[in-house]
Amino acid sequence: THNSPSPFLPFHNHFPVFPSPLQYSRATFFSTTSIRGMADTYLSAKEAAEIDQLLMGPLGFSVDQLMELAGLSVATSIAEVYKPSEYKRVLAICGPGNNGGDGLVAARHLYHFGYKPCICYPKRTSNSLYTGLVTQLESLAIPFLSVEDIPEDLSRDFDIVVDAMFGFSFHGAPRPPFDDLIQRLVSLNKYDQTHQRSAVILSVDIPSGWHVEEGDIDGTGIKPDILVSLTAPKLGAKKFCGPHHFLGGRFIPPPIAEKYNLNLPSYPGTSMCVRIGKPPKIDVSALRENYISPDFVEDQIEDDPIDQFRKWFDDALAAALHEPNAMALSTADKNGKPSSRMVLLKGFDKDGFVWYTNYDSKKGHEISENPRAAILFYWGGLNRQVRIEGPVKKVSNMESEQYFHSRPRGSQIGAIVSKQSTVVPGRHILHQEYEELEAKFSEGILIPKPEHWGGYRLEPEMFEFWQGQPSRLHDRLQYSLQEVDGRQEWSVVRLAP
Ligand SMILES: NC(=O)C1=CN([C@@H]2O[C@H](COP(=O)(O)OP(=O)(O)OC[C@H]3O[C@@H](n4cnc5c(N)ncnc54)[C@H](OP(=O)(O)O)[C@@H]3O)[C@@H](O)[C@H]2O)[C@H](O)CC1
Ligand SMILES: Cc1cc2nc3c(=O)[nH]c(=O)nc-3n(C[C@H](O)[C@H](O)[C@H](O)COP(=O)(O)O)c2cc1C
Ligand SMILES: Cc1ncc(COP(=O)(O)O)c(C=O)c1O
Ligand SMILES: [K+]
Repeated sequence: THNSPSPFLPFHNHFPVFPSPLQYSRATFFSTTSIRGMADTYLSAKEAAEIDQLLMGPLGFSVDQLMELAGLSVATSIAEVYKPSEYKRVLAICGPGNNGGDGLVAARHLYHFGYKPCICYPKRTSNSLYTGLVTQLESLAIPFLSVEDIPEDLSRDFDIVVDAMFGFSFHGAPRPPFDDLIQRLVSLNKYDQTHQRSAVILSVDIPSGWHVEEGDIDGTGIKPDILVSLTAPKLGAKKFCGPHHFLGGRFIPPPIAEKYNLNLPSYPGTSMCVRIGKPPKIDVSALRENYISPDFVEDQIEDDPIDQFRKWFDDALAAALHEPNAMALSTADKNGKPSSRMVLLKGFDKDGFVWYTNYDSKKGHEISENPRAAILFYWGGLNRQVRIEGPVKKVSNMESEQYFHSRPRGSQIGAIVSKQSTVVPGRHILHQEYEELEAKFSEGILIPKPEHWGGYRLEPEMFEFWQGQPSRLHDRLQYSLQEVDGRQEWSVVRLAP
């Protein structure tokens, strides 16, 4: 393997790593093996082929399995950068070997992700693995186009072109018809005269036509927008300077990583790909999403906003969103100066919305001076936001006691240690106190709830349910309390987006 100073910079890994009993379990999602500044690894063509042989020999894999995972990595990398709402039409150009197979598999996954793939597969293989992949694609009615069928200017018909012609076994100069296909990718200019967007190019493992180890030798080759390196980047990938470099092929067992000294970033969560290389240069002003959501209209909603909230909260749970109970809490001091922070919702019913905290914290002081608050949920994966406003009261001491003792012991001790929102001279002070208290409250001994720790309950006077819709014409249904015949009743209005 070849180590070079250019670092892997996976997005998710910029995290301080400290071994500690306080460490959140989630921290295990973040790599400890590859952080900023550590050397990374590039494979020669020979090493890449050797790893393939080891995986499919002594390590018990079949080529179908590896190809399936490689193709899935390619499809998920595309989905991370180019949403099907904007980049729907995909052309996968597949070569005669396994790189082409990865392209066929990726096209199938892309179909299921909501893209509209087409295939150009001019040199078919009679091997049953490949005929099976073709049959699977045909059963999805995915069109196969001949070289003659595809337009000279690929941008006319496609938003994304997957270059799955050649991988690490490419050698020499490309032979027909791939020479011509490669030239069509080369001539995809970023913008044509009408300033229409040009199709983006994704290369699987190695940009086809590039020397596997030397890269784009004379600078006249394909310039992909995304490169998905499989297993580990090949030496030629050092020459890649496009905006998006991903690693895929989440199947490398430790014996291979050790033998080849692979210094690879860990994949975040359940992801099949991880971004490597420099973070993309992004024009922040151009960052936006066009929301598409199901209808949210007056005759579908619940009369009681708590019931409506429960429905949406259940949807957020079902969608497996991360921390659906996390909410932004805004308070203000006696002069009206506002402040916000996240807290975790710990219960809701007709009496209100409950969270727990330190009563001596900044928020605690503000609530005592000005006992009103606003809470906000943003469920991005569902294009939804809920705003709730109203007066705030402390929950009963009994309720706080009960909740406090339901927490993990570490968090109970943490609540004693933390004089929340005061200045701490250094992290070590927190750890020192933590360790002392941990020794004092050995297993079985009740950890007393600090006086100043407990819950608040917001009693809603206003709810707004927001759902994103195309062209910024979102749904906003606002519930507020109105007096009807001496009784408080919820009434609903629609607000302009
Ligand atoms: N462990 C992994 O990372 C995995 C990677 N996978 C993918 O597999 C490719 C490597 O696949 P392989 O089948 O070894 O080779 P290629 O797809 O790169 O290409 C071989 C075919 O291409 C022909 N070839 C070679 N050079 C030329 C040329 N100049 N012009 C035209 N055709 C060419 C070659 O024919 P020959 O007659 O020259 O032998 C082959 O037909 C890797 O890059 C990954 O994408 C696996 O999917 C999973 C495991
Ligand atoms: C997702 C998330 C959940 C949080 N939940 C709580 C919580 O339930 N209670 C709490 O006191 N702080 C929680 N915090 C920390 C607060 O955001 C904040 O840092 C702390 O309460 C001090 O705020 P203050 O100085 O404005 O009082 C959470 C932070 C995050 C990011
Ligand atoms: C300081 C603080 N207190 C309380 C909580 C709520 O945690 P729990 O679910 O353990 O009550 C959090 C959550 O992040 C927190 O950071
Ligand atoms: K390729």
